[in-house]
Amino acid sequence: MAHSARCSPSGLTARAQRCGFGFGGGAPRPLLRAALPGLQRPTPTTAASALAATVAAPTAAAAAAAAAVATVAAASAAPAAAAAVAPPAVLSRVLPSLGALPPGYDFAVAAFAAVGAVVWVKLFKSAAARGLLDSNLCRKLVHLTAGPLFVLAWPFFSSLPAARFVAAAVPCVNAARLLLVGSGAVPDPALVKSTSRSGDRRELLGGPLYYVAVLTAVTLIFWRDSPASLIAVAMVCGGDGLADIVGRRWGRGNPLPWNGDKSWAGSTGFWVGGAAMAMGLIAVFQACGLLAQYHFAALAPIVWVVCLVCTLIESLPVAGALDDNLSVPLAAVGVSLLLLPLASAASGHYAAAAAAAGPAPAACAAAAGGAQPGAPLLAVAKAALAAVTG
Ligand SMILES: C/C(=C\COP(=O)(O)O)CCC[C@H](C)CCC[C@H](C)CCCC(C)C
Ligand SMILES: Nc1ccn([C@@H]2O[C@H](COP(=O)(O)OP(=O)(O)O)[C@@H](O)[C@H]2O)c(=O)n1
Repeated sequence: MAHSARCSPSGLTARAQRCGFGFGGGAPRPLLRAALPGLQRPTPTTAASALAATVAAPTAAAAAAAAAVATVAAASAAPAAAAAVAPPAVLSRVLPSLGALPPGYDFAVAAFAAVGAVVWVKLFKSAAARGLLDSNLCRKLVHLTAGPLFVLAWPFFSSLPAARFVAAAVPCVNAARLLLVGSGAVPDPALVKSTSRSGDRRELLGGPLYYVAVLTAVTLIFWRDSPASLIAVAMVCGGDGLADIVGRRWGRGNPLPWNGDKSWAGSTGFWVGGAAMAMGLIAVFQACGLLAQYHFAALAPIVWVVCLVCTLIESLPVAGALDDNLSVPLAAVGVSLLLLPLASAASGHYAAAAAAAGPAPAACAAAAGGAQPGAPLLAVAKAALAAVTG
């Protein structure tokens, strides 16, 4: 009984809900008040002003974007005031006694991420400006790390429906910076040096702007409800980022037959880097109680297939027609949406197999994929066959 409750889909959902990702929540627990006696419930608008002030400091561009955050604050004020917010799973695990969260909580998390983004890019800016790192390597390291770091902040946001809009303000602030610096309205030579190939500020309006636009779109559309967001971010950041780093270093002498500018080494870097980052992000999210409706072993083969398609797309000689910061995430989302129903079906299969396997908790994990070699592929193949034959 206890075993099937842990392994069945409903058991997983219940676990996720216990972890704080079920919607709704209880009244603030006395323990929270006891732990934080001076805690004032900030209104969303004051929290937004705090975010605006923090974000506005580094550049004038951020001020404009912070105004957008204030608008989100006003829009989310009503639901935030009405609902007690369950703490995010990641905090519930560390602080099991934590009760409902104050309404301004999401703005504080977004402010933290926005400041983190400025500091992170600044680190690479100064490394490039001092000549400590080659500016192309700096650009690719920013490319490789900014997206996954942003996504790793998602589990810290609350379960409120408005949380995704508050989170999306972080890449929006960066989009505003890129627009202002790229158009020449605000001079920032160090940002240009760390994010462009040639040192031409107008480049910021291409690849880097698409990059933050993709982060904004996946936050708003998929958020942490679908692995599609994590897979798309991993392809753009881990895949494309590593293809460049690996390809430039080890790609001479092994060009792709259909594109002499790219190499087998770079494309292998894309495939392995993208898939490894996607699976790493999914594993972290699942450890936080998110995406609990999917079994990890059912997602893994899908990640490799999506990554293979994206590797092929990235390798095509169409650079002038469509920037790979757009073509790659579009392909990742499209193929993920096609294949994720198979992962759902295979996850159900794992849960049923685990429920039938017996009460020992260890058997739960074993039956769920660890014990039988090839079980994940078999489950996905069965689900694909069932989908095709109806
Ligand atoms: C250099 C970048 C893209 C270039 O693409 P490509 O032309 O080489 O294909 C990426 C630019 C990133 C941007 C300036 C900063 C993005 C920050 C992100 C939205 C948030 C990070 C938050 C975290 C907590 C550090
Ligand atoms: N599949 C790939 C991708 C990139 N690369 C190497 O990385 C360099 C930059 O790749 P890219 O033009 O796709 O760069 P971005 O547009 O992603 O910034 C190429 O000139 C190749 O040297 C590779 O060898 N193989």
